[in-house]
Amino acid sequence: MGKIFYIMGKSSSGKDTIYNRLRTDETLELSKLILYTTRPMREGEMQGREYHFVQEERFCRLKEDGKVIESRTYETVYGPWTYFTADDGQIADDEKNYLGIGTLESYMQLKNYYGEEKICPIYIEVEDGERLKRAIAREEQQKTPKYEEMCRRFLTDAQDFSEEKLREAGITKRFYNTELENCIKEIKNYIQKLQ
Ligand SMILES: Nc1ncnc2c1ncn2[C@@H]1O[C@H](COP(=O)(O)OP(=O)(O)OP(=O)(O)O)[C@@H](O)[C@H]1O
Repeated sequence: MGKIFYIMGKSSSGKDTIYNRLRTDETLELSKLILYTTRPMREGEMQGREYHFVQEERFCRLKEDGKVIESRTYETVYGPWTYFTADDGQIADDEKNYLGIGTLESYMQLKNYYGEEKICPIYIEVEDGERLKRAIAREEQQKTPKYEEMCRRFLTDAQDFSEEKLREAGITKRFYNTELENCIKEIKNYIQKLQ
């Protein structure tokens, strides 16, 4: 049976960086599990690569059709942003291995939907001070840095990824993204063992 390898971690822990490296690693042969979001595209992002960027109306229609596996809405300083996973036939090929990225909550919903044997968590961790420095550095690169939103996420993450919630979700293994190449190597070993 194919697996879904699901990357999680707080903001600026390096999820996107690691995801993109694993996704383009041909030795792993991982198909993309793309989530949906109603948030606007960030600079450097591409439609259908990081997310399917959709309007609110599309989310409502998929929900009405019973195709939304999980969803969460954040009240941001720019209005509500919804992130969701839709059963749009992506996982139809049961033998393939998939790579996904999301939150702890979406991981739990997917685990309920597809079963525990199907979904393997990859939890990325970075020491808070270092993570905040990386978040600021990343924001500085943007044309219009959104420091307020960055701070909001930093605080929300502390709750969303609390030790209690990690325990409840059954996350026992952590991949420390202190040095990127080492972290990627460890994750690759883990994936290859489970494939
Ligand atoms: N090991 C590392 N050492 C130094 N910088 C890193 C490392 N890993 C990632 N970064 C940098 O940290 C920043 C945050 O990484 P990234 O955008 O991948 O995080 P993320 O977890 O996807 O964040 P978000 O959830 O907010 O989108 C980026 O600028 C990235 O280049």
